[in-house]
Amino acid sequence: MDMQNTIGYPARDAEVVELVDVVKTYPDGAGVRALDGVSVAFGRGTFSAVMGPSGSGKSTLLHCAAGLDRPDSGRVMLAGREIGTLREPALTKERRRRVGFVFQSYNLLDALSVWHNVLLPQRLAGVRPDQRWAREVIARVGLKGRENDRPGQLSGGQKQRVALARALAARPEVIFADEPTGALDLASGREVLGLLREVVDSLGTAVVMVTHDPAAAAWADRVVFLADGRMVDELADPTAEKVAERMMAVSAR
Ligand SMILES: Nc1ncnc2c1ncn2[C@@H]1O[C@H](COP(=O)(O)OP(=O)(O)OP(=O)(O)O)[C@@H](O)[C@H]1O
Repeated sequence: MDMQNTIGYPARDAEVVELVDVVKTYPDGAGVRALDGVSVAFGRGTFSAVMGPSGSGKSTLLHCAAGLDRPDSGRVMLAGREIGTLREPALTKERRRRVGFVFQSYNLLDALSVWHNVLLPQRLAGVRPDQRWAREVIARVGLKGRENDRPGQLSGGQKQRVALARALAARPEVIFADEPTGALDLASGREVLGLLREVVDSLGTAVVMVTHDPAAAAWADRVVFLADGRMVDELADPTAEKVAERMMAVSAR
């Protein structure tokens, strides 16, 4: 694949995350392979959903892809660089530079304002935050004017939008989202999914999202299905109906 366009930036369809034959077991996991030889790539500017029955390895895949966890074997490439074998602190540096996270439980600090939550990862990394960009991402997620609020004053959907602004503040190449709508009502969930879609389309950030919800997966460009630590199926241009059908087939295996 042509990895560069004519002006030297990585092409939009270049892979930003690539796993090759990744195996992961947990020390206390009774020898179960949480990932059993997974090869999958996620392109720049694409929105992917990861689905599969409970225990199929979705979170483990996300953790290995994001450099939060190390595979036993196989390779994990982030923006073309092997991170599976990278040692600290180089790994943390790569992750902070290139990766954003959104979790089901928001992971905001209640003692800090929206503004300080958004800037916190960069402050912890010792990077001077780009405050203009932080203001812009807060506006993009629809929270302009709420900068001084504490998370406790916000709804679940608003909290998740703060988490998204925080993920975007460092201009990551990829955002990993682990059930970002799992704790939200339907309308707030849709808003967050719409924002993730917009981030992909307007900023070219890749989004890799674990979800159990076929309607959420339908916002993605592609769905990959895991079962027993293996990638068993994938679906391009998903609809909620097609995703639900495939999930039934995967669960019946
Ligand atoms: N820290 C751990 N220690 C031991 N085993 C683990 C650990 N984390 C996950 N596992 C095991 O690895 C396998 C994959 O788990 P993982 O959490 O990745 O699946 P999942 O698809 O994300 O599940 P869920 O949908 O329930 O969140 C399961 O068998 C699980 O029990």
